[in-house]
Amino acid sequence: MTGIKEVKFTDNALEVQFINGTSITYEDCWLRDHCRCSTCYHADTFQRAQHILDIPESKIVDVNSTESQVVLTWDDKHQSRYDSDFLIKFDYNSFKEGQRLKPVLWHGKAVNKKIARIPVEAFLNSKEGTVKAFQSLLDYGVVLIEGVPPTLEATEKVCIALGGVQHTIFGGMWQFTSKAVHADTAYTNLPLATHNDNTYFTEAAGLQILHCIEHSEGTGGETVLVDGFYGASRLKADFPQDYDFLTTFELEAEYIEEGHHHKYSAPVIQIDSKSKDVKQIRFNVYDRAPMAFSSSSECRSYYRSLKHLARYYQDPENQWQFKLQPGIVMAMDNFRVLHGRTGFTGKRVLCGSYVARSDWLDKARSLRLIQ
Ligand SMILES: C[N+](C)(C)CCCC[C@H](N)C(=O)O
Ligand SMILES: O=C(O)CCC(=O)C(=O)O
Ligand SMILES: [Fe+2]
Repeated sequence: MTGIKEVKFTDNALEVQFINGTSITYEDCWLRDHCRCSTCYHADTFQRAQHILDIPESKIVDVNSTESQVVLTWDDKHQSRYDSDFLIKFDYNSFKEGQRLKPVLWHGKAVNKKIARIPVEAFLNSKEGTVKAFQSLLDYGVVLIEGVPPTLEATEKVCIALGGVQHTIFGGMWQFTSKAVHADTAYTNLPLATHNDNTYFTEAAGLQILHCIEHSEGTGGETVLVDGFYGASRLKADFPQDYDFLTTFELEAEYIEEGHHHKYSAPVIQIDSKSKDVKQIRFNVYDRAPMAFSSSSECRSYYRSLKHLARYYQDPENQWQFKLQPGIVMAMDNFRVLHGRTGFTGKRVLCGSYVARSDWLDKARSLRLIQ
């Protein structure tokens, strides 16, 4: 906690110098909007109490400050108090920095020793277990919950604790084999190259949770994971022009089956406009929709940049391949980590669900792992 050293007030702004050397200028419109008195703010609901059009356009007429707070008097006689701990939060650079997620990029099977593997009891019933699971999702985009009975019901408990089951055209909790109940290669025994799910939804699933509850009389069916952010970082370094293309060009994806036609266009690599950090990867070579291009150069860029990116995702050196066993529930960040599987024989049954990104980040934020 740092206190206030000095306060200067100009015509329409307040400059606060803090003891730790930070200096922040607050505009009067911001200060009036952030008044925390009971007329302006509902402290019990953490909501503003006034419509933006009802906040008076007022001027500061008097300033009083101590080390721990600033008291302002406005030209309509309203008084506002601000604690120094509140004010210091709005230093732009530290504010933005605090909001950045800090994924730890990985490539290859060594990540297998980094990610958390948490006994289901610890995950469901202890704060320490829950924190470890979400921290692993934030850092590596993968977590394994172990010792889960190989049933849909036991898997559902894990999905709920990870943020809640997200309903889509595939259902809420799903259980699937190689029998095609949906028009999609996931419901076959064919190999699937690493991809993100739901590139054709306006909002792709946040997490995908998979539990292989049975694989009898057969081989193959190994899971393949690759860090989409790592591939994007390599593309940026090796082929900056392709990186620029994939962060701006809106690629169309679609999903078609009887009674459904989902379609969405978005860049394959989505970046945060301020930090330039990668926010999301939407990479699925199968679900690309046929497209028309504005020029031959745009068409050629599409193929060149996608192939360059795909090479990192297909490189076995970058992938982690393993066999999911009954009892192990895998959750991965579908905005970041790509998943695939090798072809298989025999009876292979998977269950799991999606979790919306908003819902798992809500859990992580409530645990104070992110801001
Ligand atoms: C079986 N399960 C519901 C998990 C997935 C089905 C969705 C597969 C689709 N091709 C995609 O990549 O989004
Ligand atoms: O069969 C698997 O392991 C995963 C299939 C898949 O890509 C999916 O269900 O989204
Ligand atoms: Fe998938």
